[in-house]
Order: sequence, then structure tokens, then C-alpha cells
Amino acid sequence: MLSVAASDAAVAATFDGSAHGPAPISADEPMAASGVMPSWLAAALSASGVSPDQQAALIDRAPLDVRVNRLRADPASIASALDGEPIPGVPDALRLPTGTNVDAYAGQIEVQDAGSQIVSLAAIAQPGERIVDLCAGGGGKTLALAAAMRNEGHILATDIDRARLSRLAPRAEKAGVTIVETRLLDPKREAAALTDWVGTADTVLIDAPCSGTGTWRRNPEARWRLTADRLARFAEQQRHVLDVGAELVRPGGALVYIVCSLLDAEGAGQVEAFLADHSDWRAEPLDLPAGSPRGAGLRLDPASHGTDGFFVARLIRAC
Ligand SMILES: C[S@@+](CC[C@H](N)C(=O)[O-])C[C@H]1O[C@@H](n2cnc3c(N)ncnc32)[C@H](O)[C@@H]1O
Repeated sequence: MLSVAASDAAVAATFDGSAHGPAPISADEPMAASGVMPSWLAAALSASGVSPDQQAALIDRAPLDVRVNRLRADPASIASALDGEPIPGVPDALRLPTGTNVDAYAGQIEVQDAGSQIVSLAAIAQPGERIVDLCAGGGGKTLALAAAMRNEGHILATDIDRARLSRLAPRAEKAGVTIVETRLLDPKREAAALTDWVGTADTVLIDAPCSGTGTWRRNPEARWRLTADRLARFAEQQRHVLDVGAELVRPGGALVYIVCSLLDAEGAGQVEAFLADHSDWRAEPLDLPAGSPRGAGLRLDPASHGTDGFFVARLIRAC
């Protein structure tokens, strides 16, 4: 804002110290270099193979994408009612005109970025399976898994955040989903609450806590809040949830690791370290409607794929 004020007298005049106004600008006030993000973060993204054009697109305006819930609605009818465009290769996704009011369609559609829908497909969820959604939050991906399973089987949805997890059950009810069991975990004591699932899950989905560099289109201020220390803490949490989740997978089963970040430290690098430490696991190539190869997985970004930014990998436990 100081940079803007330096070149725009009208903006500068608002720094007048009035009630709700910013303090007057002092002569020696340090000014941040202008740019899309802090320079350390731009350097980290560049080192992760994210080009300047891809970095700039991280703060573009996001489209309004929804997932049609096949348990309650038919994609073709919703597309014609809401003037939605199908998204090639993503079975239940529609892109709606900006500003479409979706409130009347609660339970029939879920607002969910196409990228989030695409990475959920990496679970290849089938009716009848037993799946753990370890970092389920409010259940965006849980509900996508349940729809893919045609509401047959069992999903254990867990999280350490009570408020987020409490939003899942009412959403599931509205969506006609009855196969989800929620379980609140104690941080660092997750394993003790999951002993009944050890070695039994067909798939464990880990949508890990992360810096969110791929979701700046929705949270543009997050780029200025992220610090190297916070990033290191996210990386530590990611290692931890990978270890917790891996224990739950049955022999021959899959672990799907997702982050909405483009930084290798949270994506390809995490998976590389996991595979180096777990010789009985291998990465399985992914066949998704979009994504560019990155390490053992795929990466999506707004400039290349028109979605939020994600990294996803599918890892298989030896039989
Ligand atoms: C990216 S968000 C999940 C979003 C959710 N999957 C969705 O699609 O709506 C990551 C979640 O991980 C949870 N989390 C963080 N540490 C965890 C842990 N040790 N065990 C389980 N969940 C954890 C956070 O509370 C947060 O809700």
C-alpha cells in the first residue's frame, strides 16, 4: 500500500490517522518490494519448477466450479438449469457462470474446484470399499469419495479439528450419504484412536495440512502470511500424517497423498522422502484428466490447467 500511495496522491491522502484510517506515513517507513509474493517464496516456487507466468496466475480470479452429487441429482439437468459447462474428463464437474446463486441446490451440488475433484479421482474409489479420509476437514473430498462409491461401503472421516469435522455430518445428510463415520482425533495420539483400522483400509486419502500456495486465488492474503517457519511446521505435520495413514493401509492397498501447494517441500519432496524411508511402498502412475508430472506424482496449477494448484501421488503398499 505504501508503494501505491507513493504514486497516487488520492491513496496517500487516506493515510491521515483518522478513525479507521491508516496512520500518517513517516519519511523513513520501510516499503516492501512490489510483487506477487514475498521474494523468498517466489524463489522457493521457482526452485520447485513453477515459472514466473505460473506464479502470476496463482492470484487470478477463480471460476465457480461445482460437483454434481449423483446420489441426488443428474449432471445434465443441473447443467441446463444453471447454464453450466462440463469440464472435460471430470465426470461430475460443471463450471458455472460467475455469481450463480447455488443456495437452492444444497445437497445436489457441492461447490468444489475442478482441481480438488480431479485429485480426488486418484483414490479410484469403488463401491463396497473401506476408505479412510484422514484429514477430512469439512468433508469436501469425503463426499466426492462417497458419490464415487455410490454410497456403498464405509468411509472413516477423521480430523483433529472439532469445528471443521462437525460440519461433515450435516453436509453428508443433505447429500444423501450414509456410509461416513466421523472420528475426532487427538493431535499426536491419532494412532491410538485408529487401532481398529490398522492394515485394513483399501485406500487412505491424506489431504494434508499445507501452506495452500495453490489456493491463493481464494485466499490472496495467505501469501503474505506464510513464513519459512510456518512452512517447516507444515512439512513436519505432513511427515506425521503420512506415517499415521500408512499404518492403516492393507497390503496391496493405496495411500493417496494430496496437498494444495506447488512447493516441492510439501509435495514431490515429501513423497520422495516417504518412499526412501518405506521400502515396501511404490508410487503408481496416475491416469487423471489433468496434471503435469512432478516427482512421483502429478501437479496442477491455474495457468496450465485452469484449476487451483495441487500435488497428488498414489502410493501402493506391497502385498
Ligand atoms: C487441506 S485440509 C482438508 C480439507 C478437506 N479434505 C476437504 O476436502 O474439504 C487439512 C486438514 O488436516 C487436518 N489435520 C491437521 N493435522 C492433522 C492430523 N494430525 N490428523 C488428522 N487431520 C489433521 C486439519 O485440521 C485440516 O482440516
